[in-house]
Amino acid sequence: MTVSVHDLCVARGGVPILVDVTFDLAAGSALILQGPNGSGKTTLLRTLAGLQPPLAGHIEGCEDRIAYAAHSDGLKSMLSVQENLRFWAAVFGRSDIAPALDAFNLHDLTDRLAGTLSAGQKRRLGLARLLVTGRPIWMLDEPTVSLDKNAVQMFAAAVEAHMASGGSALIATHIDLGLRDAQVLDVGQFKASSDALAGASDEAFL
Ligand SMILES: Nc1ncnc2c1ncn2[C@@H]1O[C@H](COP(=O)(O)OP(=O)(O)OP(=O)(O)O)[C@@H](O)[C@H]1O
Repeated sequence: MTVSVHDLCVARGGVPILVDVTFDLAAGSALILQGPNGSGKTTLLRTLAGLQPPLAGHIEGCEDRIAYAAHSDGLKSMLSVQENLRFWAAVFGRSDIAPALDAFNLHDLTDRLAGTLSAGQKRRLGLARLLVTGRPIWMLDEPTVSLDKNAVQMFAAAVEAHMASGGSALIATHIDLGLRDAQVLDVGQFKASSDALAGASDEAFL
């Protein structure tokens, strides 16, 4: 099923950041979100993932189908690697964590507390959570932060395997992941004309 976004307007603090955002993300495809710092990639992903409402426009094909990975790894530090994955699998009504351990080479770390992992190991575990969700649409915000070259390749292979099985991915990243057949969406083309963000915030706690 294709994700279709039409004339979407996304905002922070009530101020439009991107307007008239329109694109399709077909099953089995990947779209790389590009744009300079502060251009609105995170705001767009948060809106598509349902974490904040759009100001206008239409989003189709996302309901209960998205696995969202933000800047934070979202790990439970006092649970082990395998306990973290089992927890997330259970949240999505699933139990098989072996493919996730395989994809991110986590077998040697299964009994380690997540809080004791290195930054790159935490990121690998955070990304491994995507596989246990069973969700077909991955929305990822700077997924390769802290990853070494080898781990970036692991991640790219996981995305390509996901695409090959009919999944899709929308990825905000500043690096070239080397994904075959990925398209690029430059958010700069949707930049709102207003630049009135100073002081505005929609967060209760920063
Ligand atoms: N909580 C917030 N409240 C108000 N404005 C915010 C908030 N978070 C981000 N912004 C502003 O919204 C705009 C878009 O930010 P966003 O995080 O979406 O950009 P980005 O393209 O993801 O940037 P980066 O590449 O640095 O991660 C920026 O001007 C930013 O300063």
